[in-house]
Amino acid sequence: MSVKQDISGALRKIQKEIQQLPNITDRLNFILDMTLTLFGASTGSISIMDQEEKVLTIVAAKGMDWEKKIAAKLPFNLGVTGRAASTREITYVPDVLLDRDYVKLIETVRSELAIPLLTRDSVVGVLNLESDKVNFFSPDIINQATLFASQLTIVILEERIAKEAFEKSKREEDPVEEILGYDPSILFLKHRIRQVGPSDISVMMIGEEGSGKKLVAKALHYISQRKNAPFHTVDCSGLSYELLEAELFGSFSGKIFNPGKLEQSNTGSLYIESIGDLPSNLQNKLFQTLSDKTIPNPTLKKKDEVLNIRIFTGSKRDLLEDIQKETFSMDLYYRLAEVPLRMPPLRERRGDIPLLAHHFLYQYNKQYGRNKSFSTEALKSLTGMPWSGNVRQLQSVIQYAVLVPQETVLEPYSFQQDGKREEETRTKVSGFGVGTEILTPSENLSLNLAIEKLEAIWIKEAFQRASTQEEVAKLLGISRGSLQYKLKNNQFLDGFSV
Ligand SMILES: Nc1ncnc2c1ncn2[C@@H]1O[C@H](COP(=O)(O)OP(=O)(O)OP(=O)(O)O)[C@@H](O)[C@H]1O
Repeated sequence: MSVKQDISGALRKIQKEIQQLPNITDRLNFILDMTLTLFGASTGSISIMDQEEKVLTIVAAKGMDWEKKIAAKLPFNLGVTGRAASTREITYVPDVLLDRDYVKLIETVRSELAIPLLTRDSVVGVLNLESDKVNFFSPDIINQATLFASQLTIVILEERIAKEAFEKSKREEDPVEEILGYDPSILFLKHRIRQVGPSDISVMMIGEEGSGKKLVAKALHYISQRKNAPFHTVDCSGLSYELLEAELFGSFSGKIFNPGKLEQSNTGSLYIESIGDLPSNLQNKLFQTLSDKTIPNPTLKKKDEVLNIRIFTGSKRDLLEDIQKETFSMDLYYRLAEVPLRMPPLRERRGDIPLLAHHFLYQYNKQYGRNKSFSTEALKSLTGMPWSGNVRQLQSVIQYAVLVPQETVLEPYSFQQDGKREEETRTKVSGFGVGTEILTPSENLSLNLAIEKLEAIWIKEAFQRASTQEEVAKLLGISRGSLQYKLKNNQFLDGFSV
């Protein structure tokens, strides 16, 4: 039997069978299964277009480890799927390894076909077919698949499948899907969050500044039973002993007791940032409070004192070293890190940068009423930057580029926060405005020295633009504690007063 005959047979079967399937997820999976079998594809997906937000939501997928969670979002013009949607044209990538725009979702995929599901004046979604073989889709299969897709669009529209799938994905907004990225390290992280999220286990996130530790803590809280109870945060960096003690355990003003964050988070979760900066005495006090399960509030009656709290913590460094140096309590560590989670730095998952950049672009365009976009060069330059401040730094660079420069199509120089233009930046690297002073190696070739120098220039510049340490830290994409550390220890900031 030819594929042509199979197509009409498959479409008839789809139309008939989906009537029997009351559940939208089953209907979509049935359609996808039939389609993959028909064209011999090993994996694939169906995405539906959100006209308002200009993102594609994957509503059915086969072959991804995260296929249970299908509401992943792709920006309208990102990757092969996005290209098919934004150009309204069939996009075929015979060898994904040779395609620079390719967003890798499945390790085994070698060739991919994306067919837009079109009406006369809109894009309903995209059908993706993938194969684990290079150049799998012949011109004949592509023609047949295109014909099939046009018929499928009609079925999807008639059966209100697109609308229902879209509404379902909206209803099911999932805190874990706020964590964007398709790098295997992020997919693994999300998998772990889904595994441990619903339990009461304590989780310690270890990763550089701005790498998403707090975002993960929130996801863990919001997929747990505690989601309707409070979620609070305490940052141990840059707070004096007394303030930190009051913040965590509460304090008296006169005769009135102000509950601390531990009590405020009772029945919910508390995220403690920079836990490695917690002074020793407070480490012991925290361990005791958590072991005793007593609310630290002397004004409470005995029976009301039970502390029912889940703790998440964040640390930039691995505290096992601090335990060895005896600056961090081993008991507390094992109480807080029942599950340790490592956050990958952005530079180790560069493939995710276009996705994140588009996400922030969309967000800030909406917030500031702009309609900016990236040139190909701009995206390329973003992908190549060092990102020592990780996702937070990327976010603030895009916020600046949306808000400040005039150009609607952002170019590499648009990310320069010193207002200088392209001609002036040719001698500089990565659109980051690095002065030639740094780029020209002096006699001393120490990389650490060069980095320290660069940090000093950046910090001084940030203090020109913002007045408080908090704002400066935000501009630099680092925490306040980290800024204070650099101010104290960077030799090129000696004598620099803020
Ligand atoms: N994978 C991601 N997807 C989307 N947004 C992200 C991701 N990772 C981080 N962000 C965003 O980047 C910003 C910084 O993240 P977050 O505050 O969670 O980092 P952090 O590791 O806790 O930082 P720090 O240690 O400096 O306090 C936030 O706005 C967060 O929403």
